[in-house]
Parts: sequence; structure tokens; C-alpha cells
Amino acid sequence: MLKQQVTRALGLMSGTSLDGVDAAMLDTDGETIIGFGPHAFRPYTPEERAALFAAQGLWQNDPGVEPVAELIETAHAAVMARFSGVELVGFHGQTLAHDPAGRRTHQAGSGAVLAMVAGLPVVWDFRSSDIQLGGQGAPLAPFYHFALAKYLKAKEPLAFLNLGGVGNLTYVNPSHDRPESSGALLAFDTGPANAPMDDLCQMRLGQPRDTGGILAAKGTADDALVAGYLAESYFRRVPPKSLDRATNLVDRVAHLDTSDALATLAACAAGAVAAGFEHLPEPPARLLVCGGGRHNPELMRRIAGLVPSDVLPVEDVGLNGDMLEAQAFAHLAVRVARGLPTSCPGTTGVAAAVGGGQISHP
Ligand SMILES: Nc1ncnc2c1ncn2[C@@H]1O[C@H](COP(=O)(O)OP(=O)(O)OP(=O)(O)O)[C@@H](O)[C@H]1O
Ligand SMILES: CC(=O)N[C@H]1[C@@H]2OC[C@@H](O2)[C@@H](O)[C@@H]1O[C@H](C)C(=O)O
Repeated sequence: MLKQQVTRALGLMSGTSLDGVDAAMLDTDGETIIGFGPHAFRPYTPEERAALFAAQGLWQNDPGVEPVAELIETAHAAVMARFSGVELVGFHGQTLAHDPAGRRTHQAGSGAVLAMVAGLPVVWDFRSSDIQLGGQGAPLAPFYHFALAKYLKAKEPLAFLNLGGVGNLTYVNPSHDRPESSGALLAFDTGPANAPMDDLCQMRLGQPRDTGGILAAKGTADDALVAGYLAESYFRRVPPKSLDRATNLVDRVAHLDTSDALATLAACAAGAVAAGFEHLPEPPARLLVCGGGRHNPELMRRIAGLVPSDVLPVEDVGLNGDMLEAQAFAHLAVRVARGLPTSCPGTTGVAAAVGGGQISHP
């Protein structure tokens, strides 16, 4: 257990978009955010990205996973070395496979190795205990979203939307004192967000993304295809629910030219968010958007056209939308070190509030 409560924690997040490692420092006691610290981004090289892409679907003991874990550890160690004054590290690892129905999830990279390299305590393996207890193991950022709502002094319910490789939505009712209180949080993955658009760009153009949504904006979405996709059962399923990165969405737009295909994928991602709104207790006045997808005006325009809330990048309330998930794992690390829960029935569907994560010491 942590002796002092307010801790300078470094959060490390390598998300499903496979773009690189986000690292951000946060001063927190795991409940109240005291202040934000420096941050850094360490992009994966095209070769590293290709190796991570090829490793999608691999489980802990599968052949070929070891060199990928080493790649991940090396990239994280490099970005950690840029920080000083860190007291505790929260290391998410790289999700390679996620199967909540089978009660297993795989975040590659060892926190024990990073603890040795950095000479610091590292909290890692955040998702296993939740999934083993019947939760989805994801999303986990909602407990941080709750702390952010308090930091913003929100009085009314609000929602956070992360547009990463996968999208996830968190409804926060800030009238509660604790995130695990019944009704304080409702969170789930909305559907694929940027990953299918990125994959299509990589396959057809040899580039990692449709920067600024420029190509998507030139295209016309295939509305029938979008409607057929959104009619699928995932979108109607009552949360909690979470997704793997893998999807066959790119195959479905194979017959479309690149701009139309990207417009269609953006419409699917936006439609998935709107479908998620159907599950919220009420539409919040504000939808605060983080994650790389908020840099895609075409995606943002489509979401704003479909939901009744004001759709705002989190920068509009003074937060950093590129570092929010890294900050979340700093915050969660402190919660784990203090023995506080990191998920609850409203966020992952686990039967009761549970603390995930293990701590490795150097
Ligand atoms: N300027 C931009 N224009 C369009 N898309 C962008 C831009 N910048 C980033 N993105 C998209 O944002 C994504 C990266 O976002 P982010 O880093 O939030 O995802 P992640 O954390 O890896 O994923 P997840 O949250 O699912 O784990 C990439 O998929 C990329 O396509
Ligand atoms: C299994 C896994 O890694 N899920 C990620 C992914 O990326 C976005 C979405 O799907 C979310 O469920 C989760 O990440 C964020 C950080 C979370 O746990 O809140």
C-alpha cells in the first residue's frame, strides 16, 4: 500500500490504434486530481506498427509473442526515460486480444520487466481480475472520467467519448461521491472508431490514417451499408459490453472507392456512437471527446449531427485529449496502490466493485 496519498504517477498507454506510446504524469491520490504534469509521445516506427498489427489475436503463450512483448517493453522503457520525479508507473501494455466471453484478455508487455528497467514500482495487468470475475475487463478509463467530472466541478451529468482505434462512451452522474456508487457511471465500447479507417488507408494508400478526414470528406457514405451494419446485435445489446480491435468492417467496404469507403466507415463509427446514446439514462448536455478521432473533423461533424448533446473536444474544458488515457492509467495505478476499486457493475459489468492490477517492484 502507498504510504503517502498524493502521488506523482506516470501513466503509459499504447492503444488499439497502434500509433505509439502515450505517457503522461498526474498528481493524484486516486480520487482527486491535484494537477497535470509533463507528457510525451513515442510513435511506433512503420516496422514496429507492422509487427504489432501482425501480432493481433495472439494470446499470452502463443508462439511469436515474445519478440512483440520485447518490442513493447523497449518502446515503453524509452519513453519512461524522458521523465524524472516519478513515484509510481501505471503500465497498460498493448492489447493484442480481448475475449470477455471466454474470460480472457491479453495486454502484452511485462510490468515486472519495466519495474526492473526503471527502478520504480509499476502497476500493470489492469484488466485480468475484472475479466476473471465475469466483467468485460474494459473500459477502465471511466473511473478517471468520474474524477475528471469532479475536477471540472460538473453539477449535471456529462459524457466522455474516446475516439481511439475503438470508441468508448462514459456517462457520468457527478452527484455521487464515489465512482463505484450505483448510478454514478455507465460505460461501454460504442464500436470500432478509427481502426477500420486506419486499416483501409494502410492497405490502399500505404499511409497510417486519413489525416484530418480529408478523403472521407470528399466521399459519399453508403447509407444502406451503414444501416445494415448498425442493425447488428452489438449496438442494441444493453451495456456493459466491450470489443476487440478485430472487425470485418474493412472487408464490407472493399467494393467502394477509397473516399466513399472512408466516408462509409466514418458514418459507421459515428452511427455507433449515436446507437450508444440509446443506452444512456438520458442524453447529457455535453459530450466531451478525447482520443485521436477528435482531430478528424469529418468524424466529429457526423457525430455532432447524430447526437442531441453539445459535442466538444476536451480541450474546450481545458483537458488534453491526446493524453487523457495515459493520465487514466496513472490515476488507476494510484488507486491500485491504495487498494481502491478500478471497475464496477456500471463500467465493466463485474458483479461488484473490484480492484484490478498487480504491482511489481524493482
Ligand atoms: N489528424 C488526424 N486526423 C485523423 N485521424 C487522426 C488524426 N490524428 C489521430 N488520428 C486518429 O486517431 C487514432 C489514434 O488515437 P488514440 O491515440 O486516441 O488511439 P488509441 O489510444 O491508440 O486507441 P484506443 O483508445 O482504442 O486504445 C489513430 O487511429 C488516427 O487515425
Ligand atoms: C481491451 C482493450 O484494450 N480495450 C481498449 C480499447 O480501446 C478503447 C476501448 O477499446 C476501451 O475499451 C479500452 O481502452 C480504454 C483505455 C479503457 O479501458 O477505458
